[in-house]
Amino acid sequence: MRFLVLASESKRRVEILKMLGFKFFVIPAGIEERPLGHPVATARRLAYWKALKVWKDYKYAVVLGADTLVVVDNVILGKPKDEEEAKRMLRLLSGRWHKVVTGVSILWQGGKRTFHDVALVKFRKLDDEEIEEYIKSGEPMDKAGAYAVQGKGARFIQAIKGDFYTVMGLPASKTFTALKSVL
Ligand SMILES: Cc1cn([C@H]2C[C@H](O)[C@@H](COP(=O)(O)OP(=O)(O)OP(=O)(O)O)O2)c(=O)[nH]c1=O
Repeated sequence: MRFLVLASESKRRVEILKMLGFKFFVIPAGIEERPLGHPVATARRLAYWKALKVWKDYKYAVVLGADTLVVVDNVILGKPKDEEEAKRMLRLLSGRWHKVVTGVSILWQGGKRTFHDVALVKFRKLDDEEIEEYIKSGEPMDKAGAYAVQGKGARFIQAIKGDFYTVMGLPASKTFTALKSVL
């Protein structure tokens, strides 16, 4: 039985992986994130880099890295740098559908698997007052697209097509299947 390492500082990913019944260690990769062209390629590559950075120090482990980004009008929204950027992001998402892409990469001695999942999310129309109130809660600052579907951001969500957990940071069903075949 190989041991599993989650190369992520995201509490949401810890929660999802626990919920799926896995036992694991958490060792964040601390990778600097930046857009690398196409959203799917970016999410997959960042997930791979995160897993690789940690795997180099834990070569006997199975290491999982992931990256989540929000895409609207083909523009990638990562985590907002400040409150102004969070406001711009939420205004952009107001009243429309957007994509959430999560890339996942699993590395072990002798193999690797990288995959991604896309979910579609529809926001209701938001006014500036509620955007500001939400930003004041502090919740948007460490989330791609400046919202948390699993938190206070739920108040903005009209519909989701796809895996809810992909929006939260880790596609639950695809990750479960992939890890079961490796561990
Ligand atoms: C859209 C959305 C994102 N998020 C979170 C998931 C991710 O933690 C974060 C996107 O940033 P990521 O760069 O994917 O992850 P991270 O920096 O939190 O952790 P690490 O790089 O160490 O793995 O946004 C939510 O929690 N809810 C949401 O609805």
